[in-house]
Amino acid sequence: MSKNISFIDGLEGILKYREIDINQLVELPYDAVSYLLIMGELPGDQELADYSARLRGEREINREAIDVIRMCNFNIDSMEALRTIVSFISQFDPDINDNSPEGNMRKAIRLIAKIPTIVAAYHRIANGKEPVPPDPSLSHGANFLYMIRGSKPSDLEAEVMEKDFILSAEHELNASTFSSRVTASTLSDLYSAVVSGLCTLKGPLHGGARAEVMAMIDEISSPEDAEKYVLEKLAKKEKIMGFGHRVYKTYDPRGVVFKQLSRQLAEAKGNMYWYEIAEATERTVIRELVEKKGKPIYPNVDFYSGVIYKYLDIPPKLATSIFAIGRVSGWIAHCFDQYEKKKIIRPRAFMLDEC
Ligand SMILES: CC(=O)SCCNC(=O)CCNC(=O)[C@H](O)C(C)(C)COP(=O)(O)OP(=O)(O)OC[C@H]1O[C@@H](n2cnc3c(N)ncnc32)[C@H](O)[C@@H]1OP(=O)(O)O
Ligand SMILES: O=C([O-])CC(=O)C(=O)O
Repeated sequence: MSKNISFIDGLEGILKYREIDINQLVELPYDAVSYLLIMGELPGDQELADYSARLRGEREINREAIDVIRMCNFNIDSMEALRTIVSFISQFDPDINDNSPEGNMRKAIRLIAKIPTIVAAYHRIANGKEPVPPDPSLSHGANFLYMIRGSKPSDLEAEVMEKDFILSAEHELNASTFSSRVTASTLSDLYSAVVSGLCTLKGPLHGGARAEVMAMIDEISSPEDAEKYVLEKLAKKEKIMGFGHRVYKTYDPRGVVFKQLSRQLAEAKGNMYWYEIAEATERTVIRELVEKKGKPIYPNVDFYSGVIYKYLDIPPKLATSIFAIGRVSGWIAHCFDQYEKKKIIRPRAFMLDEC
């Protein structure tokens, strides 16, 4: 079963969740894709309505969580707060020690529903504002932007946010999913498994690259400077963030969709600047690494998504946490699969040589 949660063809640039191509899945609501990952098949209309209603009904976080957020250090990345608050709220979950499939499903719904609220509340409080309560009439993506801003996003912005969550949701045995699975394999609870995933996603070689991409776009500052920036980095043997992948040896199919979406947003906002910086960066990396050196280093999922966050007015400090909003459904799908196996993951040390 675990093999089927997603499928990657790294040479052809194909990604499927539960055998459905991501180019089809981006046309669905995030809730439907989350259901697909966790339950193994797409929901019917009634199943989707019920699943969405359950998620929307669990979006709020308790007063105690808001109080702890107020005590966080807002000068650092929001991931420090997110992993702390997810761990903190686990104590209030009545099913924390119920490892039955039903108890785990109730925890899954709460985790998927509450993580966006935690991130948005953190952002509001960090900026001296009061948290905005979730709006159950809005989709996962629209509601998140609404909680961040206090006003409803445009249809295009809401659609892009929803697609971002879908494209970030699952990627086979990536580092953070592996972490979550290892924790679940000990039959520890789902919150602990998700905290493991969060801690691993944070690193700049993994989900943390998105924030680095945003910083890089700012540092480059004009499309004309992109070439110089890339050449200098490569001369110093430094990596260009948002490029390269352990599995893809061609274009990452999510990067292709993100590029189109970032262009759409740029055009709608009448500001091509960041998009053009990104394109000039991509052109130089492809020329220097792919064409001249024959290295398969293409934009990955973090590159144009970072550009999109700039157009959505999202600060870099939030980028990895937003990745986690999407990825939590994938982590949970893998944890459920691991719980069914009832088998501890315990590789031998020599296997590290192959990583
Ligand atoms: C959601 C995600 O996790 S997607 C990945 C997000 N991470 C990033 O964007 C960070 C930048 N990219 C990287 O660090 C890597 O490409 C990884 C971690 C994603 C994949 O790592 P690996 O498969 O282990 O590749 P590795 O780091 O060994 O690189 C292989 C070669 O390509 C080069 N390379 C890989 N990525 C890059 C890059 N982004 N910029 C420049 N060169 C690169 C390496 O320098 C190395 O060259 P060498 O063989 O001459 O020494
Ligand atoms: O699969 C990986 O190694 C990295 C990852 O999470 C992704 O690309 O979404």
